[in-house]
Amino acid sequence: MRAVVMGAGSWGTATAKVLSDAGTDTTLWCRREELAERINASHTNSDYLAGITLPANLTASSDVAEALTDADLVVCAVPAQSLRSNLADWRAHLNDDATLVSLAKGIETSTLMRMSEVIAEVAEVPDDQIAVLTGPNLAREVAEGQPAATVIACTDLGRAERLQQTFNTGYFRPYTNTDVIGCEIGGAVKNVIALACGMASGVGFGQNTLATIITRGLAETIRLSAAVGGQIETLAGLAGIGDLVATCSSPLSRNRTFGAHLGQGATMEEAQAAASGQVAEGVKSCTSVTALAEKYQVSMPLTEAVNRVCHDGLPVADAVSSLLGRKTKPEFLPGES
Ligand SMILES: NC(=O)c1ccc[n+]([C@@H]2O[C@H](COP(=O)([O-])OP(=O)(O)OC[C@H]3O[C@@H](n4cnc5c(N)ncnc54)[C@H](O)[C@@H]3O)[C@@H](O)[C@H]2O)c1
Ligand SMILES: O=P(O)(O)OC[C@H](O)CO
Repeated sequence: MRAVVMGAGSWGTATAKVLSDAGTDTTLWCRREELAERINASHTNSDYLAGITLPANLTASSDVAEALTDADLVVCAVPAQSLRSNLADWRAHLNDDATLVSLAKGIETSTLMRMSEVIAEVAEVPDDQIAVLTGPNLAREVAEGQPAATVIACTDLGRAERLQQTFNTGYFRPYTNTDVIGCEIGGAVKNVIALACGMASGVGFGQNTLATIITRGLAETIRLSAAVGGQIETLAGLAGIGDLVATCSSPLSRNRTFGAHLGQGATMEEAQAAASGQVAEGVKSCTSVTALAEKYQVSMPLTEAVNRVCHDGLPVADAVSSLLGRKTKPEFLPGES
């Protein structure tokens, strides 16, 4: 088994470390040759995970053909909105039998497609060769070897089980799932809800508000996932509530931090500048998730409010008033969460 992780940002680097620690021969592909050389020389990726020592057997490369040739496992670790163009560049070098694993938590804005759908279309591989890895996995904590669990979802359970062994280490524990849709919707929507939690904490609201946003955010996630074809139980697991709790609570989350800047009164440009080039997927996915909800006629008021703050200039205070000013309703409606 030879694995390649395509993308050397925070999570790509941490995932390559997990694979190496699990005993898998792994290459980390970097866009910049200079970064690949630095990683090989210093065994650190100081641009994204400063202070973390990478395994000596983990090698970096900026050569797409060299990285992908003979790779049995291709882990896609670039942001959701650039996955399509990257895959188009990589396609010619992909091994026909390779398993493709998606790490990105987002919905493509131009097509409203999930990442596994983008991979199937662009790489022209069947669904059962595509898996999704998702869960409460803040990159720095995983890279430090702190205990965490994850979900590996694939419509082919046998493939998911083989991947489970490939990623399993003493600190990183994968569970399998065959509900790819539920896992992907969970991963994409939690970033939007984390933006809302960040906004609330930036304004100065406390734990009651955060718990309310997380819980009602989960209700939105379940409604959308069910409409698209996912299973409700998935959202009661690591890919749903697990990831929501981690991302909405942690100062390490880029989405929560981005939202906190907005809640403190920063402009979108200022919040973007503070992110230092690291991706907060929810900023773009709030638009695609809102559109997906409209397409499936699902009510997602928190998501819609985040989208209006990020892209229509709605002040955070007005978003709060409009959410609280909605008509009251039962917590659970028949056929709805
Ligand atoms: N960081 C985390 O804790 C974490 C955990 C789980 C999942 N994820 C998800 O993983 C995905 C990648 O996140 P990350 O944390 O590694 O992001 P990052 O911002 O740390 O790094 C992104 C990587 O993609 C590359 N990149 C950026 N724009 C690109 C483009 N247009 N074309 C090609 N490459 C490009 C960058 O050079 C970098 O290597 C995201 O969807 C994120 O939601 C992140
Ligand atoms: O830093 P964020 O907000 O992109 O979140 C990171 C991970 O997705 C947490 O599981």
